[in-house]
Amino acid sequence: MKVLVIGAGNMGLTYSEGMATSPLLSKHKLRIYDTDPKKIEVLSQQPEFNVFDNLEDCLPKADVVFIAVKPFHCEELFKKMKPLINNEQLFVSLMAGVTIQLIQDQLDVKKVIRTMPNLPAQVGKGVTSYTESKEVSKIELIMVRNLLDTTGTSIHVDTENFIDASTGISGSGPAYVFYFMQSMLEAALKMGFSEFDSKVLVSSTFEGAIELFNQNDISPESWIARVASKGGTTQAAIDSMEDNNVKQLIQDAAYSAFNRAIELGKEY
Ligand SMILES: NC(=O)C1=CN([C@@H]2O[C@H](COP(=O)(O)OP(=O)(O)OC[C@H]3O[C@@H](n4cnc5c(N)ncnc54)[C@H](O)[C@@H]3O)[C@@H](O)[C@H]2O)C=CC1
Ligand SMILES: O=C(O)[C@@H]1CCC=N1
Repeated sequence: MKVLVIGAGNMGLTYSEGMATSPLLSKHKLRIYDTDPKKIEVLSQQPEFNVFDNLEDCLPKADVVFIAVKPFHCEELFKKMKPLINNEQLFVSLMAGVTIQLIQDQLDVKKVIRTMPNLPAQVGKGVTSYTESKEVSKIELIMVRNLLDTTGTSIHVDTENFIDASTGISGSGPAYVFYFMQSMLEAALKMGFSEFDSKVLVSSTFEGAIELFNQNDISPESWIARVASKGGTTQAAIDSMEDNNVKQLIQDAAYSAFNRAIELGKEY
């Protein structure tokens, strides 16, 4: 199977690195196309990829085409792609907001899978939600799922609304976690710890808590109860967060990303 990835940035390159390990690509090297000459030069040194600086040489014969440019680049890209594609090809979008209908209309194609990946794919811990146009067959869907799973795990959703919703939870979500980490790091530094010690304290705390959560079927709320003693230190911190409505603010933030994904879909 010939797979082409358009856009070798954070997401495109991460998915390329994962997918290059897939047995589905044992016969043909993964193809990458980007417009940035510096990226082309660097990637051309990597033996696992076939790197292209023009669409004419890589797009017409690709079976599956991953689109991983920023949403605001898609219109310009679609114009260049249109004369070089056919209706047998399968298009997989990683772009936030951009709808299946828009891709079908602008490229004049039928088979489109829309996904929402996330950055932990870089360490094989990504989660990708995906949904498809009705013209995509079950076999094609399984094949793409196998490709997505080279970067972690994936979940199938029935509607694009869930793709926009997962943008608010998992797509943008790593940034919320980093925001929390940054806040804790800054607090540790203020308390007088060195940068090194602050990093150890914060990263070990996150890692340990996630491990506990993953290894047991216990809700975060119950875990909080196990850390917090009545009248103790944790309760003081949780009370402070509750008084400041932090839970609601985090939910509002997730909804802001969800709504922004819907808005993005209307901008193109
Ligand atoms: N960064 C993230 O955590 C996530 C990003 N996404 C989506 O992934 C997509 C890509 O985002 P990033 O990888 O972060 O962006 P990025 O800016 O790191 O990468 C985009 C790449 O596309 C290339 N490019 C731009 N115009 C092009 C064109 N016309 N033809 C070919 N290549 C072109 C750029 O040179 C660059 O290498 C976006 O649509 C974003 O919504 C989705 C989930 C998470
Ligand atoms: O911020 C963005 O628009 C992209 C989509 C999800 C994560 N990054």
